[in-house]
Amino acid sequence: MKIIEISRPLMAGMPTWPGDTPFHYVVNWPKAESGSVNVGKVTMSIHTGTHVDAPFHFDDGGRKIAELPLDLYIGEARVVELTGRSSIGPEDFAQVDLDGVERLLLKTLSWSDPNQFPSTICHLRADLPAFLAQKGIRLIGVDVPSVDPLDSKELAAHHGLHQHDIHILEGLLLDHVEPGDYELIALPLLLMEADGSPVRAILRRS
Ligand SMILES: Nc1ccccc1C(=O)C[C@H](N)C(=O)O
Ligand SMILES: [Zn+2]
Ligand SMILES: [Zn+2]
Repeated sequence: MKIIEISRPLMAGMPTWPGDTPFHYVVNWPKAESGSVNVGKVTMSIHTGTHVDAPFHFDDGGRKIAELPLDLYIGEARVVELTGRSSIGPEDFAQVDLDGVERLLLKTLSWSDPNQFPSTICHLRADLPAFLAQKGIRLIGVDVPSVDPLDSKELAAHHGLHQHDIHILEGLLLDHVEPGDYELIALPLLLMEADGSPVRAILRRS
């Protein structure tokens, strides 16, 4: 079975949300000092690279990452390519078959330089969540750092998706992925208090 990597590499200098904690890894307790092992330490914002949002990220009363069902993040997923747009709404799915799809991954290609935080991205319009929910979708994945415009404070897409019980996976790397059906594995860490989690996201095709 072929494994396709769709995670962004976590490394020094990688783009992070403006003003947020940069990614940092250090061998904090080197073998020469500990006597037996190199021991690393990571500092990062949870919303770095490929990650899932918990509702608590944008809703003080929302569920935290450890409270979300894991089956969201493992199972059949459809990759749909919708490029050349500044936003995506129900109309954009006129030619797209979403029958039986629970996990939808959108390849927008709107984050062109992976080494820099984008200045604009393709976002989801406010009427999309109801449409996706009616199709039976429970997880939406995007290849950009947010489902909303980068300067949005209302976060209409985040809230709308949440109201319709659709969970959010952000920062995928889908440039090299052909549209179609795959098995997705993108498990969050069991971070008991957290507003989200980095994930190792892969696709498998049998
Ligand atoms: N880290 C931030 C700092 C300030 C303002 C927003 C963010 C975000 O992370 C929002 C984005 N939609 C996200 O969930 O990753
Ligand atoms: Zn996030
Ligand atoms: Zn988000």
